[in-house]
Amino acid sequence: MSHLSVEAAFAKLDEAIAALPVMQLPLGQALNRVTAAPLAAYCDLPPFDQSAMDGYALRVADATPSPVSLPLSTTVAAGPHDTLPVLPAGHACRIYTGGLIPQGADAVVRQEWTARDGETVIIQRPTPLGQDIRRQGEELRRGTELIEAGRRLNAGHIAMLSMAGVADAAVRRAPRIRVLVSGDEVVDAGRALRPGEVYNANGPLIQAWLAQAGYADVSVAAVGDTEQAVREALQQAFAQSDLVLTTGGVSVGDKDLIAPEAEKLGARRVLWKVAQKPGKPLYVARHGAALLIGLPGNPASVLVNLATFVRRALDRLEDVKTVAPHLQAGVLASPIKADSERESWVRVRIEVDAQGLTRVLPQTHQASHMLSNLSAADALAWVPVSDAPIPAGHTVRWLSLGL
Ligand SMILES: Nc1nc2c(c(=O)[nH]1)N[C@H]1C(S)=C(S)[C@@H](COP(=O)(O)OP(=O)(O)OC[C@H]3O[C@@H](n4cnc5c(N)ncnc54)[C@H](O)[C@@H]3O)O[C@H]1N2
Ligand code: MOO
Repeated sequence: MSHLSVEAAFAKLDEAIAALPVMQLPLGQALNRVTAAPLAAYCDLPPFDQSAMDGYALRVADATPSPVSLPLSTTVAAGPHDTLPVLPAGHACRIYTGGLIPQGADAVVRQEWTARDGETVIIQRPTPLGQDIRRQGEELRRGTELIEAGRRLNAGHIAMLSMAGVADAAVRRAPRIRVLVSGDEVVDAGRALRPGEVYNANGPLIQAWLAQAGYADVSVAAVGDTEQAVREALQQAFAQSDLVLTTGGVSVGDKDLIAPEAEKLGARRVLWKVAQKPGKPLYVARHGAALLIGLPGNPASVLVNLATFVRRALDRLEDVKTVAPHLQAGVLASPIKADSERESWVRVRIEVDAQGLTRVLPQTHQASHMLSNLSAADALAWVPVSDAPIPAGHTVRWLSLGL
């Protein structure tokens, strides 16, 4: 069998991809982008000694032994100070959560452990040194690395970096993506089908999948099954984008025009045909700086190749440190039919049972022209080539569909 194994095809894909240029972005625009350099804290965290409670700042020596009454001096609310507050000896100072600890204070007593008598406060319990003070730099120091290069920024990262005063980040430029949906039989939902037509699944699938994955510079167009239409659409896409995704037209029929037209335009083939099911006639080529991934037209083939090859290509373009696919392990809840020549991607649902065991539940309707099991499936089991089915109870590897 001459088709590439999935691993061998990943390796060829990797070799063909150069990382995109680096740019500086305000952190607020960097969600889902990939860091191109480590990012370090701009300030200590906490940035100053601060109160962890609403209560009273005092000197422990003044509050020992307890109970003791202390006269109140100024109030310290959370907020900026032009001059640093000072706690006079023998006094307590009203303070709120996040308030700057006044000079001289070495503990905070929470309100619940005190009583008020006009302008004095009664401290009812013994106060340990440093109680309820969040110390400057106790979490981390200015200059501490918060995140390495090659990480895709999520909401948590954005929060963590913002808190440490990081205003912008060096990231890989987001890829510009053009999607060409080929096939004269494909029409958009919204009108009745004529004999021989099917509704467009691949265009909406790719568009929604890319949006969900955080790619905004995406355009989707239909292209007819003529040499000229395919060539013109490819030529324009190569000139305008970093990644061109096509669907359909990569098999062996006379109307399968993607590879021949791309190569007439000077594209250099990276790979064609992977021993996987579905998604076998996957075609990858390079044209100048643009990468073309020709996805086989069957909708399940598009789905699988998005979660595997496209996901990995995007990670490589953006120089992600740990590239997809991210495989996990789980126990098969029912047998899976393997293929004797191709590795299979089987749509499954992942459940964690009461004992904490990850169970992998294969779904029905697995053929490559079917998608209706996506109401239940959320992952793909990666099934090795085998003449025999994989029995229930076996551990299999799976990856999230990213939906
Ligand atoms: N003689 C052979 N025929 C086929 C082979 C083969 O090895 N030898 N491989 C089969 C496999 S596997 C696949 S996958 C398909 C892939 O073919 P293409 O990439 O050329 O895709 P098309 O023929 O254009 O379409 C396949 C199928 O998918 C439907 N389709 C296409 N686009 C859409 C869309 N946007 N939305 C919904 N459905 C779509 C199309 O109508 C076809 O039914 O080739 C096999 N044939
Ligand atoms: O590769 Mo095809 O997607 O098996 O139907």
